[in-house]
Amino acid sequence: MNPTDLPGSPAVADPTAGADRLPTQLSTEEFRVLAAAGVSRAVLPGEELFRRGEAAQSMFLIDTGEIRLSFDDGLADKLLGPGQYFGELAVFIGRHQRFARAVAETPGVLYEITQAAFQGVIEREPAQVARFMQRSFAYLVAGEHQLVQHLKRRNEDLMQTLDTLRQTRTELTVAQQLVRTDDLTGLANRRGLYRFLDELGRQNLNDLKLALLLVDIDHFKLINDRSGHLAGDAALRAVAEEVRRLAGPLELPCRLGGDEFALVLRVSDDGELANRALGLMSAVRSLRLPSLREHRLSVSIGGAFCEDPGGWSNWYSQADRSLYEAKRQGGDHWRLAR
Ligand SMILES: Nc1nc2c(ncn2[C@@H]2O[C@H](COP(=O)(O)OP(=O)(O)OP(=O)(O)O)[C@@H](O)[C@H]2O)c(=O)[nH]1
Repeated sequence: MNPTDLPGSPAVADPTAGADRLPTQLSTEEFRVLAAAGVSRAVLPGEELFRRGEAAQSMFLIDTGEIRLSFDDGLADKLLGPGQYFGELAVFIGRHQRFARAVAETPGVLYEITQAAFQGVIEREPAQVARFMQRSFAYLVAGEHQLVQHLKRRNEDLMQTLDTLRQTRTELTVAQQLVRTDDLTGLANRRGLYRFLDELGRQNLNDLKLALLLVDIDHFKLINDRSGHLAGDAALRAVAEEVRRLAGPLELPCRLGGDEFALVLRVSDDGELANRALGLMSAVRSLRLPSLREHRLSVSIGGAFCEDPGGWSNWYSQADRSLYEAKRQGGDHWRLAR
């Protein structure tokens, strides 16, 4: 059957005018010449004509029915109808791997043309075949261009998605940091401390001992009462800075709340722990904050070694008892739990 005889099929008014044809639509004359070289074959819906990657050996003309070409890489399927052709590279360039999968969408009739048969057509009808090939190549080049554009667009989409992911990850990291950080001083807060303690279990101490210092500002309430809350905040920030300065890279300075700070340290013995506590007390004593007027800042410190298997709450209560004793001495003192 001739494609132009089909009701509703794209009519080919003038076989020589290519402009009003679909790119893969044959003129009546082309269809006649090519079909004459092919073998007619009936197909049923779902019948596969070739698979992607399969060695190509022949091209097909559609006499009746519809064929679906499916590509990978997210390209849209193509539905071809009567008077159209597909798989032509097989006869142009010989054996190659199919780019698409071709499956019958409806019952229909096709003409299958082998490369040898196509060679015969070239010899018999060179002018017809030249026009047909010229159009096919132009269509293939346009298709290639479309594919490149499509891949570029996909690449852009991918880059944008990656960027969004990166941004989300950064925002998450910032959010996690904020959750573990004390707003006023920028030191770790209690949550940050617990997280640090969780991770400590996996670290090697290299013959050092883990120790906890609890640091409390003496008579802090007086600062708030006499100089105001802002002056109190400034004092907290200044002491926090000294606490931070005392901590090494694998140690944690933090503010537990109010005027109470904690330091998790790695020391070799009691002597080193005492030196570091005394160093902090001396640094705080030297602070001069204009907003505090005559008030001299000092801290009391309670220390404990974290050897007890009882864990954090045990270490904390030992250090807290020592802190209480230091406070009882009138402040500006330090005690180590025995
Ligand atoms: N400015 C300021 N004050 C705070 C903040 N958090 C807690 N405070 C105040 O800190 C004060 C702590 O008081 P106390 O626990 O009695 O401590 P203290 O006056 O240092 O007493 P001793 O520890 O016995 O020397 C309270 O008055 C709280 O209101 C804060 O973020 N900023």
